Amino acid sequence: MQQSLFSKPIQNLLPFDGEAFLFPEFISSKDSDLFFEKLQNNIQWKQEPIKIFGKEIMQPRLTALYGDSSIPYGYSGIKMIPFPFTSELMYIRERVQDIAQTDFTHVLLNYYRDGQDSMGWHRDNEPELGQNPTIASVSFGQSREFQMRYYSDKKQKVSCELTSGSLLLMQGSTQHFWEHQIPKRKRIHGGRINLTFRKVFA
Ligand SMILES: O=C(O)CCC(=O)C(=O)O
Ligand SMILES: [Fe+2]
Repeated sequence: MQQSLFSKPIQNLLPFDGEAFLFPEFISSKDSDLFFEKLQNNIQWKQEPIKIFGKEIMQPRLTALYGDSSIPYGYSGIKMIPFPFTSELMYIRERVQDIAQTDFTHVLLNYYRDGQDSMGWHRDNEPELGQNPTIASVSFGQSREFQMRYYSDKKQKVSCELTSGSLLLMQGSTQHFWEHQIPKRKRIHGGRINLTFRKVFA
């Protein structure tokens, strides 16, 4: 990670067994509003089914996958074929790569239409992400709470607010030991778009 770009030292949100760094003002609020609009209109959003315990259910949010190559990527029993990177996604990727000091091949996008949309507990630990993946997560629009909990002692919890324009970097052994989720929130009506940049090994 590129510490010198930031004046304040960056604190690890996790107490042990992983690293999660939050950059709340990664993208200015003016640019974040523009990105939200563009992504809302120009991304090929779809509601896709996933398999949970052998049963097919629709995901409670819209998703899309973009990538450099046609290497497919998927989770929970679905394989997605990426669309080629758009100019907005390339711009954001460049900025993220500067801080993360890694290259990303794919970006998985999630559109939470309101507080009823969510993502359940999981780890980003698909084998094609490698041993200790760096995941760079950029958020636009409505803030949502991002919760993490220790996989083998689920009482150990950490959470933070992912505000518009923020970047969350998860790296090191995080995906082995910590799960994460975006819980439903009844009283939230605004939409949120999240981008998670990943390096997918063929
Ligand atoms: O929406 C978020 O902040 C989390 C997204 C996420 O965990 C994922 O795409 O794997
Ligand atoms: Fe995730």
